[in-house]
Amino acid sequence: MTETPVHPALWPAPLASGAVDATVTVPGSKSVTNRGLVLAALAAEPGWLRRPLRSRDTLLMAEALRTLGVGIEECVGPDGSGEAWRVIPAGLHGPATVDVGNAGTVMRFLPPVAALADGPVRFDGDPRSYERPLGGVIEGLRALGARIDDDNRGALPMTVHGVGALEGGRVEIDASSSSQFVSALLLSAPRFNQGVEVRHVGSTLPSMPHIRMTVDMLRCVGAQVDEPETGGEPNVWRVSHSALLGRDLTVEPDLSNAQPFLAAALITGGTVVIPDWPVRTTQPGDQLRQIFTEMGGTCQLADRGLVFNGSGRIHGIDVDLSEVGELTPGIAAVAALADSPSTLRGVAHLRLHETDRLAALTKEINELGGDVTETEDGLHIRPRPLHGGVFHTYDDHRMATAGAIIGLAVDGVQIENVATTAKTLPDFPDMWSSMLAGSGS
Ligand SMILES: O=C(O)C1=C[C@@H](OP(=O)(O)O)[C@@H](O)[C@H](O)C1
Ligand SMILES: C=C(OP(=O)(O)O)C(=O)O
Repeated sequence: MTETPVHPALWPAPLASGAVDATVTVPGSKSVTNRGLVLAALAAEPGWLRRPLRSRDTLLMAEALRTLGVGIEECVGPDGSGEAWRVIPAGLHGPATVDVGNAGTVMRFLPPVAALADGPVRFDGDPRSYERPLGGVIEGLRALGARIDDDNRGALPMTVHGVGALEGGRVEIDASSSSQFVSALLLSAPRFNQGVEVRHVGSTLPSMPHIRMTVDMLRCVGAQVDEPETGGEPNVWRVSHSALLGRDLTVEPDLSNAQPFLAAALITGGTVVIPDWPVRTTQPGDQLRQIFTEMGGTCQLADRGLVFNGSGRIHGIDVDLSEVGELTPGIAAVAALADSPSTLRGVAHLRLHETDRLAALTKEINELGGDVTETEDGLHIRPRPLHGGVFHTYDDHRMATAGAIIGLAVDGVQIENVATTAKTLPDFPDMWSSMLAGSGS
């Protein structure tokens, strides 16, 4: 397997010299791109994915699907504009080896696809991928008829022994450690002989907007889905067996990756415009409009995009982030600079994200002079004057952007391995500099 890229260099996080005033064009959503790729690969006809995110997580997904036999061509759309991927479905073949890196979407969404391949598919990835939960996918697939060798018992590395088809049917899983277990089983379900009925039996279920995104995107390609929010049974999703359409999908900007730029407006009392902010979306990042307003900003959706203004004041917040866990590092960074304490709740599962995000945020903010304590399911943050120092990132893109947010207001913050932002936002350092120069990107 490929080694995790090592970039030991320290990146001096730029200090803001005044209020930012920039327009920042944010690349496509990781979650939409990787769902779009899987659904297009499973369709009965070719499709287009326009403005896909090109980052480590999405390139790993594209490469894995190519390895299984799917055609993914780089091209310009029929209207002559914009980069796109043309996805040409084909028979799924093993033997194959999939490198998941540390991408939750790849390690969870692809094993069900591999169960449809006609040979063994080996899954491996970064060391951290061995520690991230996968049991719900493995046990779920076994119950639906798949044979899986998981040497590491419920985690990577593992081999899915595809036989060209999967029976499907009813399955109970505990998805309290990751919503991606549910999304994974639903995304491939139209291709299971009996479709699927997934019943979540755990105590909590994080990241509901991401499950809504899965349901929405399935319906967009013609799948029939019954789900709790449109009158179905609580915690039960059903997807019927059916052929999927090849669609022409334009990927929305990644609203979670818009977070550091919105935070910059909030912290500096400036203005940041994010073009193409969708009016209607299932992305959890849309909740930033409300969260960052509560923390002191104002925003409006205009023709030129989301216009977000800081007021010069940053307020603490008491908030349940269980639906939007991936926003936690950025919110914690802003909260560390606020005028009152914050309590971030509902995110115990972040201990099993790219790194243990609750421990990492606590340690790194406290090493800059902060006062953060971990709670059972989140963080308590009491703002204190911070000082410069090295902000370690633990191969976590959102730790790097969280450090950059703090660095706007605190002189001398140095981000270790800022290149880890390549997981979802490879151009982050340049975009950050352009924003601060006022030109945007
Ligand atoms: O399905 C998705 O695209 C995602 C679901 C969430 O995962 P968890 O439910 O594991 O938090 C989220 O944190 C991750 O960044 C992307
Ligand atoms: C949790 C995240 O990613 P993954 O898809 O690897 O779970 C994230 O991007 O914040």
